[in-house]
Amino acid sequence: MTADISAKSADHPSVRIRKVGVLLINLGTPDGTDYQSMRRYLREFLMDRRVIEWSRWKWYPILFGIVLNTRPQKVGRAYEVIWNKERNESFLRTYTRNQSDLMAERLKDLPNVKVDWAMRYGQPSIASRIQALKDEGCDRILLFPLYPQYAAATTATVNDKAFEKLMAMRWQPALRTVPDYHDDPTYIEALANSVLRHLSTLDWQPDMLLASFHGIPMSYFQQGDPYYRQCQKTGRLLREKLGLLEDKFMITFQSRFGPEEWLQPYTDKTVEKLAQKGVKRIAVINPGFVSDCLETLEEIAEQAAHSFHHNGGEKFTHIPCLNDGEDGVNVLEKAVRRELMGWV
Ligand SMILES: C=CC1=C(C)c2cc3[nH]c(cc4nc(cc5[nH]c(cc1n2)c(C)c5CCC(=O)O)C(CCC(=O)O)=C4C)c(C)c3C=C
Ligand SMILES: [Fe+2]
Ligand SMILES: [Fe+2]
Repeated sequence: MTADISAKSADHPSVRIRKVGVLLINLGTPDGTDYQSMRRYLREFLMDRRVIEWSRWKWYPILFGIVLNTRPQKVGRAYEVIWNKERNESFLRTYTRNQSDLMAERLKDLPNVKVDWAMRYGQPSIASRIQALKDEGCDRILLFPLYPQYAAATTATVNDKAFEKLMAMRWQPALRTVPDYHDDPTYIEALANSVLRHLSTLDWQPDMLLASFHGIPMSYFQQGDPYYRQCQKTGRLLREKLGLLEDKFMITFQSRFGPEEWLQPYTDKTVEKLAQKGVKRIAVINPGFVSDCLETLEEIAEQAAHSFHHNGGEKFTHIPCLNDGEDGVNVLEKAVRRELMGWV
């Protein structure tokens, strides 16, 4: 049998100039706050084995029987409060797209580098953007899971999804992944600056600064996930950079989900207890989130603030994430330039 070598196969595009793709990836977000959009998003999210590690036999009846029937309404209402009405999308999407546009601007000195963005859950999908970069002529792609601290539930699942796409390609691009940057001096300095800048806009100063990270189940930590220790180190470096004593600073964990024990101390319980103990003024920063999202705007800036006041606290302030600000983009740019070495 002779192969028809003139046949044009979809897997054999002629590569024009060798380009390099940079793909910024964040967690994801629903397309809308309605029941169907919320359900689609939560379904994809909560079916991920890196997120919920329980046996499928145990988890699916709960997921499909209870969670996906009740949570979409509840979470949809919470998203409505924090929705970016101007663009009809969540701020997580707005900020991620802006970060990508700003990164493209910053990398103008590297004309063969293409910058794009994707979401682990929802749209634009990782697979579709890898394909788009490949179609544009990128035979090398730098994958950047935007999480400062590594967790299997976030970083690893992004990488898995990208390699899953490659599994279906005959002619794969070369892939590199950006590692965590939990102790990067540029990142720590950006966080410290964001605290100082924010506090300088207030006519009061906090008695306590909480650094609240998204939690993970304790069992994931016990199985070797480095996330907890990386959060502790980020927190300590931030405290040192700010010159704060240990009694003015706490590291806490938020967004518990399900009945298991999660990393402690819990943010919600801590906020309550501080207020009850007579602490009157607190500030909360979310160093683990590159962009403000439901977990920061609703869970902290709304719910935690409410609970603090309800329990006797007087002043509460939420320090915004680095988002698409100059300092934040500096952090991302530094990581990208470092990891592109040898490719450009
Ligand atoms: C067992 C469940 C979950 C684990 C483990 C988990 C880890 C984890 N998540 C983030 C970052 C984000 N999570 C967000 C929302 C969110 N997280 C879970 C569950 C787990 N997360 C759920 C079910 C949801 C959806 C909202 C809800 O139903 O409560 C978000 C916000 C997304 C948005 O659109 O605003 C982020 C960001 C990290 C960093 C992490 C582990 C380190
Ligand atoms: Fe989460
Ligand atoms: Fe939450």
